[in-house]
Amino acid sequence: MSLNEAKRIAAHRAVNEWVQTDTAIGIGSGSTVVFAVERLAERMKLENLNVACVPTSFQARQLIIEHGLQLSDLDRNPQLDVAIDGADEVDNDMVLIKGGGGCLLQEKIVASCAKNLVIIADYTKNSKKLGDQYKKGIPIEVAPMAYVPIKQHIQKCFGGNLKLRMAVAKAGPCVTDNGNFILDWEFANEKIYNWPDVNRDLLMMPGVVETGLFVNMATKAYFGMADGQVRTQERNA
Ligand SMILES: O=C[C@H](O)[C@H](O)[C@H](O)COP(=O)(O)O
Repeated sequence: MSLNEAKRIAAHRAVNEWVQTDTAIGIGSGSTVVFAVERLAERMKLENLNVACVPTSFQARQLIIEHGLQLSDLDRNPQLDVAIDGADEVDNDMVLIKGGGGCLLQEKIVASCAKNLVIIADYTKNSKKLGDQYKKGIPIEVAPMAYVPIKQHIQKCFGGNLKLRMAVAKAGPCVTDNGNFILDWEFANEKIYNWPDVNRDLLMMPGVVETGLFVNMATKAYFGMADGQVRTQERNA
């Protein structure tokens, strides 16, 4: 089964199980979420669902509009029933790396407003421990003026290597939907990190806006597997 097909079956299953009428939901970002929005649009037509959709990025907003879904925001819907989103890696404790597409800040805000964060992904995102599968590191969104001191500070405190993420179709750095830069922290894979502590310490650094570490946030993950099955994993409360 192709990776896209694996993403699709995970996304469809999650939308089927978690979306009900008269609810407000968060719409994540990335390539897997596209399949979730497609399924949602399909269900809207078939079942005439009333669902307010809060986007986590410019991409998510466009997807909602293009599929004729009801666009909302956190002003109108500060409490969400569920947020459905992708991930770059999910470990055994349901700690996530997110932000491969640079949307971590709004994703974390929207997820924090949702009763449940449901992750949809293909089988390559399922890891025993962070770093087993995803080699690009942990994205850290930072205020542009502070990227060099933050980079040096993180290297000194936690080791590894940090790279300023560069834009693809323009010369210069990648600028997030919020006007910030992203440092991709390739942490030292041989070290054992306590991710809740690391996340807290990173967030204490002036200029760090948000991290792509999602700790104690995800309720359930759906992985589309190579054999066409969907494997689920839940966080212990
Ligand atoms: O910033 C992007 C998001 O965190 C995505 O949800 C994450 O990178 C996973 O994306 P994809 O579904 O394309 O693997």
